[in-house]
Amino acid sequence: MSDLLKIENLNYKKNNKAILEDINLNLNSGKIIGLLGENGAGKTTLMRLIAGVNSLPEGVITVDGATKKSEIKQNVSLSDQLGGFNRNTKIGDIVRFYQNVYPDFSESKYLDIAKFLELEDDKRLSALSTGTKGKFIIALALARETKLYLLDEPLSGIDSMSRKKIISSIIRWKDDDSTIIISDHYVTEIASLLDDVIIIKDKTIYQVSSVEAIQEKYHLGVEEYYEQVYEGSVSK
Ligand SMILES: Nc1ncnc2c1ncn2[C@@H]1O[C@H](COP(=O)(O)OP(=O)(O)OP(=O)(O)O)[C@@H](O)[C@H]1O
Repeated sequence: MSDLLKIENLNYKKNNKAILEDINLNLNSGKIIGLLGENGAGKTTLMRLIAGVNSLPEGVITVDGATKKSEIKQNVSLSDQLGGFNRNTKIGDIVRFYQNVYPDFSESKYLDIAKFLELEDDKRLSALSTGTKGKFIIALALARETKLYLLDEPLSGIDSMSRKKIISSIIRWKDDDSTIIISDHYVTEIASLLDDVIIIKDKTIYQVSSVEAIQEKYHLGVEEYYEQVYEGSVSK
């Protein structure tokens, strides 16, 4: 285990409104970490900042020793909602785009995941159901061979069968020394995956804890604990 992600004194505003304040974080490699917070808490914003998609006006983010946005971008795999692609694009063409843009994209890994998730190369984006699109997004993100994966709501709007398949693929294709940060409102479903959780509340990181420590200290599952944090009925 080594330091993989370090965030120091991050503050982020949008249209003069504070979105994230005084964010400090240190993560080791080799874990699956849940990023939890209510709607609008700033989870997507934080992921986009870590991945170098959004510019960072204040603070320092270091990923595996890199601090430059361009370097970080090449080393972090952020799940992409594919909004930048034309709806008529075939998924095989999007795979080729990923191969060209990301040197760490593994075609063989993609093909294995795509087979497991039953994705068909000649389908167009517009023809994909929400569940199939969700699976495709996960296959693209996991097919990169990198140390940090950021999966933003991978289960959102997806039926329970497809959610199970997506969760299985995360477990199956995670390398031992890579780290996955996963945000989702299906906390109970992802809870069994998680080593640690990061809870965002009131624009900042309220707590970083192992799931084990939460169970030992509060005798609660992750979802119950997280809900009680938001209700103000437990304290750290
Ligand atoms: N383009 C934007 N312009 C202004 N404010 C924005 C913009 N995008 C996000 N925000 C605000 O930033 C805050 C954090 O949003 P963000 O999407 O990061 O939260 P989230 O935790 O991912 O929420 P959700 O769980 O609903 O996806 C919210 O208050 C949102 O209204």
